Amino acid sequence: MELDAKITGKKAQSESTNSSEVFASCSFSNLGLHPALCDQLKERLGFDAPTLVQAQAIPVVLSGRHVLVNAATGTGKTVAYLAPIIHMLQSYDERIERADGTFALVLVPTRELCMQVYEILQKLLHRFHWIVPGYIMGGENRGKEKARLRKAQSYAKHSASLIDVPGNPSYNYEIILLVFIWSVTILVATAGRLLDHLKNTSSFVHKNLRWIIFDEADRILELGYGKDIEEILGCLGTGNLKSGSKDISAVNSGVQKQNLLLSATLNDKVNHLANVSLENPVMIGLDDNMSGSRTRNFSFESNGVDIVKESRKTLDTSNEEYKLPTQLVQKYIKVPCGSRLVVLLSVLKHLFETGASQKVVLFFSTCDAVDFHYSLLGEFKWTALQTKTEVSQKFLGCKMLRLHGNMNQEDRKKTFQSFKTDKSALLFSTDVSARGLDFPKVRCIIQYDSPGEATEYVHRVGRTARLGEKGDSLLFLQPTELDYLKDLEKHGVVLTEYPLLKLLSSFPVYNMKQPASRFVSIEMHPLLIALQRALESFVATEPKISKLAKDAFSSWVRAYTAHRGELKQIFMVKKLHLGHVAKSFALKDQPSLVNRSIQKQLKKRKRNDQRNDKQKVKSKKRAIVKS
Ligand SMILES: Nc1ncnc2c1ncn2[C@@H]1O[C@H](COP(=O)(O)OP(=O)(O)OP(=O)(O)O)[C@@H](O)[C@H]1O
Repeated sequence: MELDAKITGKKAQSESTNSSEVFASCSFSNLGLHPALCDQLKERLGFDAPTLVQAQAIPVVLSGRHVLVNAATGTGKTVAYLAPIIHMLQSYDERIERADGTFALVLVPTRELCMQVYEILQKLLHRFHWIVPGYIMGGENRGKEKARLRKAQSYAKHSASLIDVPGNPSYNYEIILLVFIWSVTILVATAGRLLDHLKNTSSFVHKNLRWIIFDEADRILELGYGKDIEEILGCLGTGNLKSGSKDISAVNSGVQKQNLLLSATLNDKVNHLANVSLENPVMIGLDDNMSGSRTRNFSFESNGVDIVKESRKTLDTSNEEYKLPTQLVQKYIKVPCGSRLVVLLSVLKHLFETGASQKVVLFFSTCDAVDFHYSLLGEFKWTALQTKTEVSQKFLGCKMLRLHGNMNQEDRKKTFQSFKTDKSALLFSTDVSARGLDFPKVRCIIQYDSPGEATEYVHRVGRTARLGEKGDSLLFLQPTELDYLKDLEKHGVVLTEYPLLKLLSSFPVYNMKQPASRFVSIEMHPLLIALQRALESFVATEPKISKLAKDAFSSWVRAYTAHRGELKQIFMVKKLHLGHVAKSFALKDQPSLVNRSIQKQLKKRKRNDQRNDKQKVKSKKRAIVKS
């Protein structure tokens, strides 16, 4: 898809990057992987050759060193850690048995990523049936879990004695679940649920645990799981296991356990996690552009050591240049607050009507905003853009899906699976989709609500332009928020402006007296004015959508007040005109009830700020007195 090629008449940037910028010039077997595993990579996943990051990481992981990988989104980090671990597990002299417990633990920030990694594992382990994959995550539906567990029941019958049985008989199926989980060889888990189980049963067989992998390490920490991770590491202990042997007696033979940390972005919190979990790690991708933007001649004979950095004590991530796919076309669109909604609708209409099939992810800051926009666009009809027919049709005819953390697990799974296979669809989502998710052929990312931290910008746009494919991204900014572009520039992320007026003039508007190209101000554009009116009347007459609009309005303002640090100076609540914000939710007026709750929120925020300032002054005084 070409976001603005049809408007500007220009040819969009190259279709995709040169394959030598993405793939290494060696094979998986050159990297030392078992032939049967190389076959699985080809047959089950369709991978002919390793990507650059895989070529760099696999030999290092095979060498047994702790590793920190920092490579661009969509460069193949998942297989970079799964393949060498599977290789080592299948190479044990004695085959692994279920009673040996878990050898590798993969920690991920979201349920969807958990499922995704598990699905890849299943494919890779097809020929290694004795290596058992499993997953554990929050929100699982009991009925479904039971079905999954039935498979494990026969084993559980023999092993139930291993479990600490809580008094409650309704725990029976939980027991089976735990036996099942604790006897998988490679366990993929979200941190919270894993810790929950670790605390409530002492039967996790981790005597052989050798690998802990933190996928999207920085996000796990940002979500507030830092403490959980430390507790998990504490629960699991730090025993050592001899390389090449599954023999428990080999524990404490002096060979380190191996931990791996991976992300396209690193932050200061990762320093801490790296310090507590990695010993003398090899750093891959740091201080170097490994985004696939430069051709790198990887020679497998080098065993990777000439292209990786030896460990440093800490990482300076404050002004880190983030690695983005070079073929990604990044634009921003400057829109006054009151026109945001109508501009969004115009952009979407353009996207879905100019391309035969599109896959677009639309990011919002809150679950309420997702629900409102999803319902609105699912039902809103408008004839003004349909010159030939008087019959109202849906404004947007594409398939629509939504994904956020307040949905039940079943619906989340359905959306996730559907958007993976859909050829053309619009996904309304919160940041729950921003990390690690690999939806094939996503052509455009629209960030309607700004992402906050630059890291989140990078991960959101990383859902497109994966592995050398082309992709576009569009960031909505109000005129007062343009400084955010400078913040992104500090991290090497540069955006150009989207030609909005040209887009608007490309619409054939029925009954318009003057050509749209004569209007220089967006707010005065007749198409937008007419569309805004239609939206407001629609919302006013639909009580369900009106309620969603009010809820979305309140939580949007709350989210706006939650920007931290330097971003507070860019996304300033006091610069918001709440009447214009209401307009962007198709509300004719700013409802007083909503306003009151926001005023409360703003006052609370002010009080907190004042309290923090006072505390800062106090601690400064204390520091002066001490010195
Ligand atoms: N060697 C390979 N050959 C072909 N395709 C590959 C190869 N390795 C990975 N891929 C594909 O590339 C895509 C991106 O891989 P993956 O999700 O592992 O990237 P990532 O670096 O973990 O991205 P993110 O940072 O967004 O999590 C996936 O669709 C995957 O199937």
